[in-house]
Amino acid sequence: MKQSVIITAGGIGKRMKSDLPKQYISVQGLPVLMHTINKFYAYDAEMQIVISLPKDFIQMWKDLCEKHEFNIPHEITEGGIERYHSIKNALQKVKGEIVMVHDAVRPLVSIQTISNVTEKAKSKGAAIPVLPIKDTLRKGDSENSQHQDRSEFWIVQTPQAFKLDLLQEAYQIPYSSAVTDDASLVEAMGKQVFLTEGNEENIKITTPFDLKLVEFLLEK
Ligand SMILES: Nc1ccn([C@@H]2O[C@H](COP(=O)(O)OP(=O)(O)OP(=O)(O)O)[C@@H](O)[C@H]2O)c(=O)n1
Ligand SMILES: C[C@](O)(CO)[C@H](O)COP(=O)(O)O
Repeated sequence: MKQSVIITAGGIGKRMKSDLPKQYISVQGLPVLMHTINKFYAYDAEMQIVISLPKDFIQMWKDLCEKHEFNIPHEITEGGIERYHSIKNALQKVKGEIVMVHDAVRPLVSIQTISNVTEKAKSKGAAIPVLPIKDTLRKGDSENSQHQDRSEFWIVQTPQAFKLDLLQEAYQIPYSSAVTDDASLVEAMGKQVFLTEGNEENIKITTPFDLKLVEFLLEK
């Protein structure tokens, strides 16, 4: 079954507070996005790879590919205002029967996690990697809060994998700020999303602290 991945890198990383979008920052000698692409190529060298990039940084990416002699085949699309719009643009290029959507800023995704979501999506249509919550949870504010049963919650990661027609249909739903991932769009259509095991190292680089963690973990 032909497979595709959208590696979405269309954001500018406001919370990172760096002039360079975080997916371009060099970690252990290579931009974060190249580490991420390498993971999917290692899983399946035949996979179609589509990346979205912020419009003003597309030329910089091409220059970096030359500099690093980065030759893994990939197609480039323009990022949009929100993650949703970047993925919707990229979806137009996708040809695989199974498509994964992955945050460019999760370079420590494991091959096992990629395999878990792929296999589940093939049989069930929609699969996402999750981890259990380790801390105690409370809901509310400083004046009024209640303890929550953490066993009812999961931390959601990417890549999220879908049959292509399902994701295409989901992206007909208009943008809403309440939608923070692809699975919630699929769910909004009344379709079930299945959970698979993610990997703990698969953190999303959001703040400078996350970047330090990733640097440390990639060193090993
Ligand atoms: N318009 C956007 C916004 C985000 N993303 C991508 O979605 C992933 C997860 O988003 P997030 O961590 O929120 O990235 P940013 O939007 O870049 O960061 P911030 O919210 O701090 O501005 C990243 O790989 C980011 O590049 C995207 O493709 N297009
Ligand atoms: C899709 C995602 O990575 C799942 O954890 C996450 O929701 C994206 O992050 P954002 O900060 O909401 O853009």
